[in-house]
This record gives sequence, C-alpha cells and structure tokens, in this order.
Amino acid sequence: MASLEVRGLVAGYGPVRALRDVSLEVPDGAVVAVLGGNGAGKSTLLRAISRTLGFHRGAVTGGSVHLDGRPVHRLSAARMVAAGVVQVPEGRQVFARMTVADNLRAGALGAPGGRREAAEALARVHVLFPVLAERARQRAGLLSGGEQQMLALGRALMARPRVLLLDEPSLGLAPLMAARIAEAVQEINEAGTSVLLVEQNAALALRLASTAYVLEVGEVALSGTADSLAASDEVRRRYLGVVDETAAEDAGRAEAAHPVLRRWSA
Ligand SMILES: Nc1ncnc2c1ncn2[C@@H]1O[C@H](COP(=O)(O)OP(=O)(O)OP(=O)(O)O)[C@@H](O)[C@H]1O
Repeated sequence: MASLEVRGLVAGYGPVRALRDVSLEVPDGAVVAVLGGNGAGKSTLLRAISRTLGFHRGAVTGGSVHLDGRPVHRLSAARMVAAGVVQVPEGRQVFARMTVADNLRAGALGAPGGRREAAEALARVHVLFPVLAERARQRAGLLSGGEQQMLALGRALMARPRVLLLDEPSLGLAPLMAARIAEAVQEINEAGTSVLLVEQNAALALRLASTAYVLEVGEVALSGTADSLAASDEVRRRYLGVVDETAAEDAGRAEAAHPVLRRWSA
C-alpha cells in the first residue's frame, strides 16, 4: 500500500482552468472518494495525478504530488505506472478488437516484475473476476458494460498498483452491476491497494470511502470523513438526491395557498 499526497494542484486545457488549487490526501490503505457534478474537474484531477493530462491536450501548471513522500509530479505517465500509480479511465476504454486475455496482458506492460509476477497478477484477477477467465479468448468489445468495467479494472490490476485511480467505475451500469463493481473495489483495497475513487454516484462512493472531498468548479468545496459528508445537508441535497424536508414542506404550503403554482408542475 502507499500514501499519495496532492498539494495545490493547478491544471487546465489551454485557457480553461480546470483545477485551481486542489489538495488532498490518500492515506496508506485508504479508499478516498472525490465527488462533484459534471465539469467539476474530477477526471482532470486523476489525469493530472497519473500524468496523462498531456494526452488530452491539458497541462499541470502548479502544485505537487508525492507518493510515500517522494515527489512524482515530474514523472512520465509510463514511469508513474512503474511507480505504482495506475488509472482506470472513465468509459472503461478497453481495447475492443483485442481479446480479453490480450487486454490483460497489455496491462502488465511497463509494470515492475517479470513473467512470474504477471502470472500471479493474472491469477488474482481471475479469482476476482472469474468471467474474465471464462471469456479469455473473446473480443473485449463483445463484453457487456459491466464486464468491460471488470476488464478495465483487471487490466489496471495487472500493473500491480499500489494506488489505484478510478474514474466513475459505476457509470452507466445497472444498480446490481454497480454494486458488484463496488464490492470488487473493496476487495482490491482489502488486498492492499490504496484507492482514489471519482464518482458521480455519491451514495456508492460514500459507502466505500473513509474520507471524501467535494470538488466544485475546480476547487475543494468540502472535505471530511465519509460519514460526516453523508450526514451533511449540502451533500445530501446536492449529491445524494435527498429532498430538503423543510423546503419540501414550504413548497407544499405555498402550493396549497397559491394553487396557480401547481400549473408549473402540471
Ligand atoms: N480535453 C479537454 N479540453 C478542453 N477542456 C476540457 C477537456 N476535458 C475537460 N475539459 C474542461 O475542464 C473542466 C473539468 O472537466 P472534467 O472532465 O475534469 O470534469 P469532471 O468533474 O470529470 O466532469 P464529468 O463528470 O462530466 O466527467 C470542464 O470545464 C471541462 O469542460
């Protein structure tokens, strides 16, 4: 396991400033969640950490990232993987024309260790996701969305990460499949990998994480333990879809007193 420390990260795309001054910590062995709406900067944050922002025509212009106290913010993307920080990008992005087995093999490229370590990693991936062993010779593009997410996770695990960066692993999945993926993330963490999890599904993220940060327009607006954030009115209203009871009562009273209001919702 490893700890990751992000300090004062500033990043953007040309004139677009996507991260303003973001600091966060992933303690050794923790699952840390980053919540936020569309465009808040969540994917940019992971890309900035994994050093892949350049592939999206973006750049980090300030701040630092330390892995176990060692500065890693000047490494190349490939060296970041070798150092143990591996990202699963949003939208899975498996190699659709390649077989499941070849996708997994590709994940081991650039990882430390030799054949024996890769074989052990593959065995672990197959225990975690037996379907990837059953479908080893099938083209990845033929897998269901949930299975592709398993493959994307499995491919990242082939690099034997110490810190896993997950970008919206539940996106577009049916609730049962999202729950299965969440379970897998928990198992991966329990087996010794720290996790930084970006999610729009705040309920799922707060169940998995010990601490969480809320990003708003490129800045950390709130942070705390997952329990305290799950209990906060603002998070409940904005990210957990819980209706503010007082506001709902007020609306009900207003509707009764001014029936014309009802026409708007008719
Ligand atoms: N490749 C890009 N080129 C230019 N601007 C970009 C690019 N990617 C993201 N942005 C902009 O940077 C800001 C942050 O986007 P980012 O994708 O990091 O947000 P997000 O929180 O991950 O959102 P979502 O949940 O919608 O993926 C937004 O204003 C977005 O429009």
